[in-house]
Amino acid sequence: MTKHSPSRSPLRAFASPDVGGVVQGAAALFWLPQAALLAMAVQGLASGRGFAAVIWPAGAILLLGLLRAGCEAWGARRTFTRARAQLTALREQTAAALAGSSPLDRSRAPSGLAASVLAEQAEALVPYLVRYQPARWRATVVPIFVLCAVAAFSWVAALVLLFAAPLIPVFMAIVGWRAKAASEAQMVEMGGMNAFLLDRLRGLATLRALDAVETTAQRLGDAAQSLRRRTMAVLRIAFLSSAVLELFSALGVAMVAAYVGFHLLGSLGFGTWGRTLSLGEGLFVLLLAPAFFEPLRELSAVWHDRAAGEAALEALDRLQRNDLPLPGANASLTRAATGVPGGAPAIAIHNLHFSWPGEQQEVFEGYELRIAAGEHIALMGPSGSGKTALLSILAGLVPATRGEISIGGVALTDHTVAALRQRMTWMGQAPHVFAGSVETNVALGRVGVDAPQVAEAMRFASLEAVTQAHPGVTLGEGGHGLSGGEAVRLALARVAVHPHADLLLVDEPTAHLDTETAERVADALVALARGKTLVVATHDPVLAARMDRAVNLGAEALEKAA
Ligand SMILES: Nc1ncnc2c1ncn2[C@@H]1O[C@H](COP(=O)(O)OP(=O)(O)OP(=O)(O)O)[C@@H](O)[C@H]1O
Repeated sequence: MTKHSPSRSPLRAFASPDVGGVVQGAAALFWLPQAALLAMAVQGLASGRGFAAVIWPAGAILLLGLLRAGCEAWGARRTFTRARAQLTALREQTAAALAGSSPLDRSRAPSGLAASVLAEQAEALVPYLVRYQPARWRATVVPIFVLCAVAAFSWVAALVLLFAAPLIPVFMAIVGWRAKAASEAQMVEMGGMNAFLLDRLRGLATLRALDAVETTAQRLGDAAQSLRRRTMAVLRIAFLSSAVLELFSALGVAMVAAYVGFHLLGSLGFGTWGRTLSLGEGLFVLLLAPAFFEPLRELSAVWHDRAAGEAALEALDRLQRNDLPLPGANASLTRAATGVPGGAPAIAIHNLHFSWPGEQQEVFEGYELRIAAGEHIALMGPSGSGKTALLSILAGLVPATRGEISIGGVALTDHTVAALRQRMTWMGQAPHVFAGSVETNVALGRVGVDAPQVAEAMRFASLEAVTQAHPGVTLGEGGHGLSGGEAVRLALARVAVHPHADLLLVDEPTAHLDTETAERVADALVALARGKTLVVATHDPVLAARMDRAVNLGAEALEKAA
C-alpha cells in the first residue's frame, strides 16, 4: 500500500525548461545582431554613404527577424504540445490516486471540488508551462547577454541597468508572494462554491420540501460575491506588479538614454573605457536598454500564471493525498493467477481488529466468524454495530487494522484482494443510479457483460415491466424516475448480471420497502444466491428468517463488554 508523502514537491517535475522553451528564449538574443545592424545603418546614413549603407543591413535584419519568428513559433508549438501532454499525465495520475482511495474514506475531497480542480483549475498549468516557464528562462539568460554587450561599450550604462534590474525581482517577489496567496484563496473559494453548488443541486428535492431554497440561494449569492472580491484582489495584484515593473524599466531606459545623449553631446565624457562613443555605438547601447528590461516585463505579464499554476499543482497534489487507500488498488492479478478456486467460498475471520483512520474506538476487537461454503447468513445488530463495516472489509473496500480473513481458503491481502473481488458482487445500502438508461445502469460498462445478459438480469429483477426501463428512456441523476423498490430491483439486476460471482455481499436490501416488495426482493435474493455464499446485513427479521443463520453483531459486542 503506498501512502502519499507530503514532502514530495509536485513542482520539481515541472521546473525544468524544455528545449522548446530554450529555443524560444534564445530567439530573443537575435535582437543583439539586429540592433547592431540597425545602428550600423544609421551610422552609415549619418556619414553620408546614402542608400547603399542601409540596403544590406536591412536585408540581414529581415533575415534575422524571420529566423527569430521561426524559432519562436517552433519553440512555442513544442512547449504547448509538451504542456498538454504533461497536464494529461498529471490528470491521469490524480484520477488514479482518487480511484485508489477507499470509497468509504471520509476525508476524500468532495466530488464538486475534485471535479473543479481536475477539470477547471488544472487548466491553469498550461499557461504556467507555456508562458511562465519560457519567460522565466528568458528573464534569467537574455539580460546577462544584453548587459555584457552594453558593458563592452559603456560601463556606466551597464551599471545603470545593473542597479535598476535587482529592484525589479525584489518588488516582484513581494508582489508575487501576495499574488500567490490571493490566487490560492480565489481557487479555494471557487472550489468551495462548486462543491456547495453540486451538493445543493443533488439535494434540491430535500431543500424544496423543507422550504430552504431561499436560504440556499442567499448562501450561494454570498459565495459568488466573495469569489468576485477574491478575483478582484488577484487582478489588483496583477496590475500592481506590472505597474511596478513598468516604472523601474522606464526609469532605467530613461537614465541610459540621458547618459548616451549627453555623452554624444560631449557633456559626459566618462564611462566608455577611455574613448568616445560614435553615433552608431551610442545608438546600439540605446537600442539594447529596452531589450534588457523586455524579458523582465514579459515575466511580470505572466507572473499571475505562475501563482495560478502553482496553486493548481498544489491542489492536484492535495487531491492525491490518500488517508484510506483502497486495498490492492494497484494489484491487477486475475482470479486464476492468484490461485483463487471456483465454487461457493467458505469465509473465516480470525481475531479481526478494525478502527476507522484517526479514531481510537475499535469497531471490531478480536472478532471471530466462520461462514460455511454456500451458507446464507444475516448480519444483524443495532445501528452502528459495524454490519456495513464488516461487509466493506470482506469486499476489500477498507483494510482491517489486524487479523486474518480467508475467503475460499485464500487469505485476503493486498496481493489477493483484487482477484478475490472478481468473485464477489456487492449491493450497497444506497446503490448509486447514474443518469442514463436502465440498461447502461445494469451493465455499468463492465467488460464481458453483453446485451442478452443484461436483458436476462432485467427479466430476473422484473425490471422490463417498469416504464422507465423502456428503450430510449433516460433516468435522472441519482435515480430520479425510479421508485425506491425499483431502484433496489435495479441493484439486484446489477448483481444478477455477474453470474460467475459466488460470494454475494448485500447491505440492507429491504430497508424502506413495503412488506410485499420486501418479500419479492428477498425471493429474488435467495434465488440469486442459490449455490453461492451470501452475507446480508439487515434489520429485517423476515429476511433474516430466510437465511440459514443470523449473526448478531451487537450481541457479540455485549458479550465482549460483559
Ligand atoms: N466512512 C466512515 N468513516 C468513519 N467512521 C465510519 C464510517 N462509516 C461508518 N462509520 C462509523 O463506524 C461505525 C459502524 O458503522 P456501520 O455503518 O458499519 O454500522 P451499521 O451496523 O451498518 O449501521 P446501520 O445498521 O445503521 O447501517 C459507526 O459508529 C459509524 O459511525
